[in-house]
Amino acid sequence: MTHALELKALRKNFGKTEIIRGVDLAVEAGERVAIIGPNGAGKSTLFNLISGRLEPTSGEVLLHGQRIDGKRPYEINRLGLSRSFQITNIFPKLSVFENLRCGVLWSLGYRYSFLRFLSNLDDANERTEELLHQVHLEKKRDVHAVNLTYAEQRALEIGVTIAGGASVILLDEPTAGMSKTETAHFIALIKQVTVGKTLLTVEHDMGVVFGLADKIAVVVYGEVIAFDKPAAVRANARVQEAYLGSSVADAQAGGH
Ligand SMILES: Nc1ncnc2c1ncn2[C@@H]1O[C@H](COP(=O)(O)OP(=O)(O)OP(=O)(O)O)[C@@H](O)[C@H]1O
Repeated sequence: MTHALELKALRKNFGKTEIIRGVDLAVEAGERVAIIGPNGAGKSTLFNLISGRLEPTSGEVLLHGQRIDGKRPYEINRLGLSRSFQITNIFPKLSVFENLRCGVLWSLGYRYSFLRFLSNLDDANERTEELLHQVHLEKKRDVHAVNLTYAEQRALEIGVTIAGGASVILLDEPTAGMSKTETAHFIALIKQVTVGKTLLTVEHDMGVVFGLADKIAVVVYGEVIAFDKPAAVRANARVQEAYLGSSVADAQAGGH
């Protein structure tokens, strides 16, 4: 079976320090996976290796069975993997609509010749309207991104991330900095917009992890020590011992 995303014996050294120490992970199409682990465990480095920001020292990254390690981030994006870069990928002085349309046009631009690209502008506008609706920003359509609330900016960022129709989405701490209510709405939004897609998040908030993830990958000291459904990860003695104990128990007790 071909997985949506697969990491094989992945390693990354910075100088003489081994940061990712042989990671194997196979994510099925349509799964939502949260990557958790203590500070400095290597979660961001893994994301950087998957999205092409960093090249692995050894090992493989496969997207729908195709090797992508060593490719440039934009090439990986074109192959169907899109990563949010938090608010930095939003143009502050463009409106919400224009921001979303940029994402759509960019994806059309590479798929079609220039003439075809022009003839597809109507399609792009239609797709942008659809995105506006998906991220619940219709009422903010003409507002400059800089004037949105923080939570709205994060919603816009998700819209831009999914604009190109990528099938694998990487989100880095999508609810960081949000209030509890905003977080709850945002988890619902992420679930809606990623239906049928494969989602990977790096996440610290256990409430978000248990609310969002079908599976959890626990990274400790550059290795995946558990990859399983939330209930199984909660019960995993190695995870409890290595890292999570109290956080998982708290999240469970709190009903998150
Ligand atoms: N470019 C780099 N050069 C050298 N060391 C690095 C580099 N990037 C990350 N590291 C080191 O690799 C280790 C893992 O960092 P990483 O940011 O991947 O961890 P993390 O699990 O995402 O942590 P956090 O939860 O705090 O964001 C850390 O010790 C960090 O200092």
